[in-house]
Amino acid sequence: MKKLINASQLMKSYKTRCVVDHIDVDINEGEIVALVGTNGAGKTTTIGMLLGIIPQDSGTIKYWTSDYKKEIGTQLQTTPFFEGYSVEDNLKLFAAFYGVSLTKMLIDEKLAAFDLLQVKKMPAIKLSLGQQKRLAIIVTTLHNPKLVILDEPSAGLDPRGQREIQQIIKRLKDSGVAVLFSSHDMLEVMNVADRVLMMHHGKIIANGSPDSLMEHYQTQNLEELFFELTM
Ligand SMILES: Nc1ncnc2c1ncn2[C@@H]1O[C@H](COP(=O)(O)OP(=O)(O)OP(=O)(O)O)[C@@H](O)[C@H]1O
Repeated sequence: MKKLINASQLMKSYKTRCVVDHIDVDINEGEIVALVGTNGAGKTTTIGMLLGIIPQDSGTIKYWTSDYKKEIGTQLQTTPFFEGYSVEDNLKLFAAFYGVSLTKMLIDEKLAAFDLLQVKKMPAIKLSLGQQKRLAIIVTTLHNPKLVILDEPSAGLDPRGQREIQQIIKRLKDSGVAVLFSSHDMLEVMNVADRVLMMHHGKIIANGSPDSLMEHYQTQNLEELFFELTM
């Protein structure tokens, strides 16, 4: 399998506190990887380093392409939509930012696929949280990236909103896009992820498919595994 990201011995400290402690992270083409862990485990910092936003103190990150910043789609915990602009106009502005031309038809197609066509003319910042999260994911995919990185994409959503995000992640995979997402919801991770990276105190404490991890640690589900490994 082709590796999109191959990060080795990544380390980050703030002052004297090591928050990411010499971790290895691989992302393969077309796979869905869930980054899970306790609050403060270092997930967002890890994502920031993989995106080139946070410089690592040591370690190396190899990407499949030299132009990786253009080829990765990102949705961080909050997406800053342009205030006063409609959903449609926000998409046009982000597309212009990415250098992508969006026809009216394509905008409608994308909005329809994410169940947002009916709010096309609404100011983006007035959308419900679930709608904003879906719009944010459209933004991440405007430039047809090979890898999408989502930081807690379903946080704060009701079960239906969560399920919609899970379906979107699966659809991205079906279209050949690899996804790295962080989550605190172990059921969601079970439903969606091909592989789980579990972090605790800056270290990766488990790495494998949900089934292989549950078998290895003899647990019934991922939540049980999480409690066992993060005690
Ligand atoms: N800029 C910063 N300066 C100092 N400490 C920081 C900074 N950014 C993060 N940290 C600390 O690094 C640790 C890891 O933070 P990080 O946000 O990566 O964790 P996380 O796993 O994403 O947590 P959560 O699940 O709560 O979002 C935390 O203790 C946090 O307080």
